[in-house]
Amino acid sequence: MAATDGDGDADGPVRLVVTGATGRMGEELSDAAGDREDVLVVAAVSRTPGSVAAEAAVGTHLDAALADEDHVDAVVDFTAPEATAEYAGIAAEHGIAFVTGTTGLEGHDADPLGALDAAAESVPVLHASNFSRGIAALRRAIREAATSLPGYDVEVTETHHNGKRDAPSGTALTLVEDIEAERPDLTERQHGREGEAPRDDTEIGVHARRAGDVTGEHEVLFAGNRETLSLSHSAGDRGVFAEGALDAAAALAGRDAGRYTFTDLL
Ligand SMILES: NC(=O)C1=CN([C@@H]2O[C@H](COP(=O)(O)OP(=O)(O)OC[C@H]3O[C@@H](n4cnc5c(N)ncnc54)[C@H](OP(=O)(O)O)[C@@H]3O)[C@@H](O)[C@H]2O)C=CC1
Ligand SMILES: O=C(O)C1=N[C@H](C(=O)O)C[C@H](O)C1
Repeated sequence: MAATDGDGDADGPVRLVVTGATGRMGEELSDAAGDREDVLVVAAVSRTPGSVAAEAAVGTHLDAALADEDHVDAVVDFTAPEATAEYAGIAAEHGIAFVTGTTGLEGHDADPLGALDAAAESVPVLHASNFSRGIAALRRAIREAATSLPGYDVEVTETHHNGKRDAPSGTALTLVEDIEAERPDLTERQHGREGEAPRDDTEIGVHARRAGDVTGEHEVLFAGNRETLSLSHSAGDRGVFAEGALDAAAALAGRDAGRYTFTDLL
């Protein structure tokens, strides 16, 4: 069923379908939505339903879930690149806004970035590699530092739990893009170092660590010859991502078709 112009006000809560519902983020989204008045998870989709922590319909197919519900305002997706590519197309076919936090989209065989662009021709689409407000602030600080410290070496390091599939993290790649936009002299991404590997002036170092249950940490180090500046963010739990994604979904529903960023809606 097509989306309403739901905005969480006069018509009641913004009605959401969550994909990847049995995943770490899917469960977090349902928990966070349960504590809010402005959003309601009406259906939870996962290819292996298991025990979904939502007072919602549970199914294995997004297409069927969208057809079954009276109305849906947005799909919120935290899955995997191939699933995101498929789900973006299904949301667009149903005329429903699509919010995704899935990372590892760049260069994937399923062309999820192309699928998001195609969906955005008919519905509002928002992809963010990180839905925490702290990372949004870090991005602003990093751009300022990158312009203020010309010629400084830059190294980006991220740490995540041992269940993460993609490396480096989507957030780390976003931070690298932000730095590259301010520092066109940094043309090489150096992913780790091994053996004889002297540093080149054109490098941004990018380092990924995987350990235990770390939710997500990002650090950007700017180093000159006599000083260093380190800017970092640590997520305490996945609730910060879930709250940001729900805020984004509530703000995106009812907007014109097109691509949106998290910062557009903050
Ligand atoms: N933007 C942000 O703020 C954040 C982004 N993320 C990103 O979100 C994504 C999910 O993270 P997380 O919840 O930790 O991952 P999990 O592995 O815990 O969950 C992934 C979910 O997606 C489902 N899934 C995986 N592959 C497919 C597929 N091919 N078709 C359908 N469903 C599929 C899984 O189902 P099944 O159980 O059957 O495998 C599971 O329900 C990652 O890309 C991660 O980097 C994570 C946190 C914050
Ligand atoms: O997989 C995760 O957990 C996270 N993924 C995102 C990323 O790749 O940047 C965001 C966050 O750091 C947690």
